[in-house]
Amino acid sequence: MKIKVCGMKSPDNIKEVASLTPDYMGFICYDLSPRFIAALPSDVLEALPESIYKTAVFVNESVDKIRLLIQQFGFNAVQLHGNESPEFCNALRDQVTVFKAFGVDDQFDFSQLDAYMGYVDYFMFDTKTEGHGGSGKTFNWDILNNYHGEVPFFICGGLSLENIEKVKEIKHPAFYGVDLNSRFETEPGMKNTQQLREAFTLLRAN
Ligand SMILES: O=C(O)c1ccccc1N[C@@H]1O[C@H](COP(=O)(O)O)[C@@H](O)[C@H]1O
Repeated sequence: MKIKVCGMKSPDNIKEVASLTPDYMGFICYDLSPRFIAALPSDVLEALPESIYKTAVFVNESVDKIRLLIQQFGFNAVQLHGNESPEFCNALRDQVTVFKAFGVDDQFDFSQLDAYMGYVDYFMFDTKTEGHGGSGKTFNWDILNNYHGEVPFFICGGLSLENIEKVKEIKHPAFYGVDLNSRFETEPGMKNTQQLREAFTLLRAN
């Protein structure tokens, strides 16, 4: 199972978390988030091992700004948490891996994903809230049984040490990874490395 750690902010914390070898590391480029990273530390990002995919998270950002940041900071992936269209997502795939996030609740209609098939690399199923992400809340994972598409997905939203074992029980054929964020923090943007280490051990155990 792939592991993404999101919402990194401080250079030292980035290095500590990198030592756990996540598959993806996320940086929030959305200025209304408490995890917004105003000044991306280019030297720290450059020094990250190539095996860690640097992922920039956006909410309804312009394609020009996204392309600029990809170029400036060498992002390998983008995670889109707004109302980005399939065409918008597809336009970025010449440069990076594209994750498209959707807020999921009990009424979520998976047929809306059909239009994105072939236009994104991964879906991210997050908890539907008033905001765009980082809520720390889980959704009812049983609803994932209604997803019959082939695009692999990550589960996000409120993952924590309390529910990580349960997430591992999900046997959906397209379930590809998890995204760990606010429930592994000492403050917004500052990850608890010890808690993450425990989670990595649980997730990587057979
Ligand atoms: O973390 C944020 O502040 C954030 C803001 C705007 C868009 C996405 C954001 N984070 C993403 O939200 C999900 C769920 O996070 P949590 O585990 O519930 O805290 C995750 O994919 C983050 O990458």
